[in-house]
Amino acid sequence: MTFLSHSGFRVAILQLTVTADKSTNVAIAVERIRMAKINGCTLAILPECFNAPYDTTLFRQYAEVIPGGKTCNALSQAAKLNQMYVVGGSIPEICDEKVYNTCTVWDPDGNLIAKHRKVHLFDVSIPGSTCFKESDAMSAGNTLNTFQLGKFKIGLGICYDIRFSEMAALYRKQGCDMLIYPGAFCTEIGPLHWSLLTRFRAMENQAFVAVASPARVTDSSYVAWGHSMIVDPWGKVLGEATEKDMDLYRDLDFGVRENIRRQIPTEYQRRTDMYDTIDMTNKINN
Ligand SMILES: O=C(O)CCC(=O)C(=O)O
Repeated sequence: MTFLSHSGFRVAILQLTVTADKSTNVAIAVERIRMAKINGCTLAILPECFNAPYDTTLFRQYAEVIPGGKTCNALSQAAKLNQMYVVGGSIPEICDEKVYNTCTVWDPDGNLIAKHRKVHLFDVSIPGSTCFKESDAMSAGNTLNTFQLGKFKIGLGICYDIRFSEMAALYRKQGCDMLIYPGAFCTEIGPLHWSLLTRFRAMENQAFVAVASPARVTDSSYVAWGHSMIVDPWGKVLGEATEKDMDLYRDLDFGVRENIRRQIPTEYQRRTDMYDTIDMTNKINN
């Protein structure tokens, strides 16, 4: 039975292994969604770039239209068949000759209810460590996006988006109860920043935060950190994967969020007269 009540639901974070074969990746995702259903989950979350290697030279080759591509069709069907919400990690999307890193969200009827194109592209240059220029192959999205799961509002970001607290703050202002970031941090930066950022976004916004990574494949061109996790509004880690191929199932009780917002009411204590620079007019698609 699926756990969805007034106070919460069970979430699955699917830390699957991404191969070079798109059909295999999609088939794995579909099977893991089925398993999540069997385990009573209402929402399944896939990792960033779950149907293709995370490689700037390959994004265009793997890209699909949204909706209508093979991956979207499979996710829509899986959501409907299992009567679940599915956050489809991200896939390379092609639109008007441009390629985007895009997350899709499917409801239990198989409808596309939200779409988020990564807003902040991962362009970094750390000598002796990580050099990556996502903007060589991808274009950035220009909207923030939320969806409704029952009475809960959920904000979407993708990987590098998690570094930008302003974006999460806009979601908080919109009343989001949870933030979801499919992501793929690397093994150099991941150990120091992944968990810290996830816990911080949860704590500062008093919201649940889920991050979903691919499993680590040591001989791939980009080696993902893994360690998918789910954190509660206190910043408490409810579950964390290792680097291996595995899934997390956790019950989320949103009463926890109501309590912390009452007990530490920072939302109403902000001195926006002094420092609010965020204008949210027309920035968010609901
Ligand atoms: O922010 C980071 O360190 C990693 C970001 C990343 O891997 C991505 O945006 O895909």
